[in-house]
Amino acid sequence: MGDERYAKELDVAVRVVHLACSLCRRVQKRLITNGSDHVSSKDDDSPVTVADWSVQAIVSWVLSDNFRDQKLSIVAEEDTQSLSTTESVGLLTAVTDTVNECLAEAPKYGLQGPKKALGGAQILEAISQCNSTGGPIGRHWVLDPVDGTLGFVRGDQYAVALALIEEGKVVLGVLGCPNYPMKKELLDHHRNQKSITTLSSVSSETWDKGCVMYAQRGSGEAWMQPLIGEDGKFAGKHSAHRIHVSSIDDPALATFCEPVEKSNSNHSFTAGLAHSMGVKKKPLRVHSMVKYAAIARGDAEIFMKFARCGYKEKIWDHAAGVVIVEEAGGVVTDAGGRPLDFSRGVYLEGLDRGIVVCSGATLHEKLIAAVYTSWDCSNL
Ligand SMILES: Nc1ncnc2c1ncn2[C@@H]1O[C@H](COP(=O)(O)OS(=O)(=O)O)[C@@H](OP(=O)(O)O)[C@H]1O
Ligand SMILES: [Mg+2]
Ligand SMILES: [Mg+2]
Ligand SMILES: [Mg+2]
Repeated sequence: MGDERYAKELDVAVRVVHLACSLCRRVQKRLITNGSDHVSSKDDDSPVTVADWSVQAIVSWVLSDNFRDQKLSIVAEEDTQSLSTTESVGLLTAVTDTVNECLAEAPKYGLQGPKKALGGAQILEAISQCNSTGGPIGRHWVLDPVDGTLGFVRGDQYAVALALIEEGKVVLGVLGCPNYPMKKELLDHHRNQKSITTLSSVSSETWDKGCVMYAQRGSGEAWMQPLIGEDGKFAGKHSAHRIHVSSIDDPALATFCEPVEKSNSNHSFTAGLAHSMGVKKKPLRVHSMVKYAAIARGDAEIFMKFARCGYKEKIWDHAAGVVIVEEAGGVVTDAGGRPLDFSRGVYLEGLDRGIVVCSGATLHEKLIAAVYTSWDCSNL
């Protein structure tokens, strides 16, 4: 990748995201087979699972272990409030077991695990260590342990997203997409399945190959590696393929993706935009930052998210995806055409209306023009 400045950071980040993906796959399989135990609701009614806390704990632990000489700042989604009550002992035990089971596999990914299994208090400490609020100065790791938790509990798409911000700019992004197969054709196959319980009919090779994507700012390169299966070997860089955005710039041929839930993005507004710029295909509604992955890899050309007025987008929902799409050749801005600002703390402060992601400048200009002519705040 040329610039070696972040070589160790990128290497550790890619490995820990692979490790996190293996954890998530295991928990998702259990969740789907055993029913929905250990899915909790947060204050905003959004779901949180054993996987969200466990991934946050392992990423925090592995980063601390590998960068012992630094005072780490980690901005991440989850906190320990609902894990620390007396009623949540069972939940904390489930997280502890999941974390230890996963860290025991760390050497397979070229990472060191702890000398002895972590206890509940250490796990709570690892999770709550990720309480930074970011900002314009210095280095901040940014983690969404499970993005698209709703997709995760439904047995559908989700992502593990880790990024590094330095002086307010995203410099590294790693996106693990355990259910997003290496080949586009397999996605349609997966989408036709009701849930992973029905996947026994699919050969394990096709399903097992989820992927991890990554990019370093300024390299002009974005990469994708296959996830390894239960008994596979981690091949790291040797298994990486370059990825590029699509070359389609005719809206009539373009695919646009957006969140599944109407409550997360205004579907009728985006349908109007798509129509006015000449998009003909039906939207591809997918949970999580897999939407960024789809653009970076050339499986779709446009991603739009217009949350309701007053909702503030969080940096962990976008940081990793933005740098990967940009280095793969795409364009990411707010609806006014300005770059997203990762320097102002936990939220994308100053975001103009919504987020638009395109595979190239031609589609982006058309989309921004469509927003300009269609905007009516009462829509949102
Ligand atoms: N009201 C509202 N509006 C907009 N966005 C919201 C809202 N509530 C939550 N979120 C954030 O959306 C993240 C999930 O986005 P998705 O694109 O996966 O949504 S969807 O499930 O496909 O509808 C989700 O990320 P995770 O919590 O990591 O799953 C949230 O950070
Ligand atoms: Mg998220
Ligand atoms: Mg999340
Ligand atoms: Mg969440």
